[in-house]
Amino acid sequence: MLVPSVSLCYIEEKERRVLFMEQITVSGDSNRITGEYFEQIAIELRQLDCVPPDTSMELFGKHFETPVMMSPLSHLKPLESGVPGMTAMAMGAVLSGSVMWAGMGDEAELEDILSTGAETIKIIKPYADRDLLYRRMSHAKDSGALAVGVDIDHAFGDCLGYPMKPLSFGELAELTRAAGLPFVVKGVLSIQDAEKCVQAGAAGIVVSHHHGIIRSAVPPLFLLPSIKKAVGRELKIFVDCGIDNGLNAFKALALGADAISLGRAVMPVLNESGPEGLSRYVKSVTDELKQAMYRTASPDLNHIDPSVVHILN
Ligand SMILES: Cc1cc2nc3c(=O)[nH]c(=O)nc-3n(C[C@H](O)[C@H](O)[C@H](O)COP(=O)(O)O)c2cc1C
Repeated sequence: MLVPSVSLCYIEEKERRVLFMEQITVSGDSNRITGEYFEQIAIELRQLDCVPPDTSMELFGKHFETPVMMSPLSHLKPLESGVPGMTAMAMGAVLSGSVMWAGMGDEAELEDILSTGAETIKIIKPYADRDLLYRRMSHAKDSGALAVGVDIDHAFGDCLGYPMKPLSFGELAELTRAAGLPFVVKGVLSIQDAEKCVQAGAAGIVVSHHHGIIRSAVPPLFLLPSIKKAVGRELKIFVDCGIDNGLNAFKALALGADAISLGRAVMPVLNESGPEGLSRYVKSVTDELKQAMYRTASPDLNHIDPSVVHILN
C-alpha cells in the first residue's frame, strides 16, 4: 500500500490542486482504525424527562449556532463559479453559524476568508523559518482572526517546498505569549502534549492524527476521556478525524470534546453544491446531533453525561 511518510503533504504537484482524493486514499491504516473505533461506541437512550436540546456554543467570546466546525483545510480548488474553495467554505460556515478554520493558505487567502465575515481560527504550519511563522501569526491577528495556532503534528520534512521543524515547549510558550489571540495547538495525540499545551498557555487543543499523519495512530476518541480528565478544565478541547455525521459528533462531545470539526467530508459537498450545500450539510449534521442529544436527555452541550456512551469490547 502507498503510505505517505511523516512529511505527509497534501499537494506534491500543483496539478493535484483538486479534491485531493488521491492523497486521502493513501493515509495508511489510521483512518480505518479510527472509523472502526467509532463503530465500537454505542449510545444508550434516556427518553424520560428529555427536553429540546440547545446546540449553540460560546467560543472565545463569540456565539455560534453549532459545535460542528470546519477543519482547517488548504489549497482547495475554486468552485465552477470561480469562488476560491476556502472562501466558499467560509461562506458555508457563515450560513450555518459555524466556526471556520483556515489551514496552510497564504495571507491573501486568509483575508478573502475573513472578508466573508466568517469567525476564523487560523492554523499555521510549524515552518522551520520561525520568522515566517511569526509573520503569519501577526498577520492573522491584524486581519481579525478569532484565534490562531499551529499544527504541531506537521513538523517533519517539508510541505510545498517549505521545510518544517518540531516546536520545543519553550517555543510554544513564546508563541502563545506573542499571539495576542487565543492560541490553539492542533495535532495533540497524547496526554503529555496536552499537559504541555496547558503549561505553555494554550487556549485550546485539537485532538487529531491529521487524517493519518502516521500509520497506526491511536483514534482521537480513544484518548479523549483521559485528555479531558487531565486538561479539560484548563482549555478547550476540539476533535477531528473521521467525523462526518451527527452521531459521531455526539460521541466525540459525550467523550469530552467541546466542539468537533469536519474535514474531508466537506470537500465533495462544497465541490458539488457550494456554500449553500455546505451549510445544508452542516445543519443536517447538527440536526442529527440534536436528535442524539434529545434522546439522551442532554439539554445542551455542557450537559452531555459521558455515561450515555458505551465502548463495546
Ligand atoms: C485537503 C486537505 C488539506 C488540509 N490542510 C490542512 C492544513 O493546512 N492545516 C492543518 O492543520 N490541517 C490540514 N488538514 C487536516 C485537516 O484539518 C484534518 O485534521 C484532517 O483532515 C482530519 O479530519 P477529517 O478526517 O475530518 O478529514 C488538511 C486536510 C485535507 C484533507
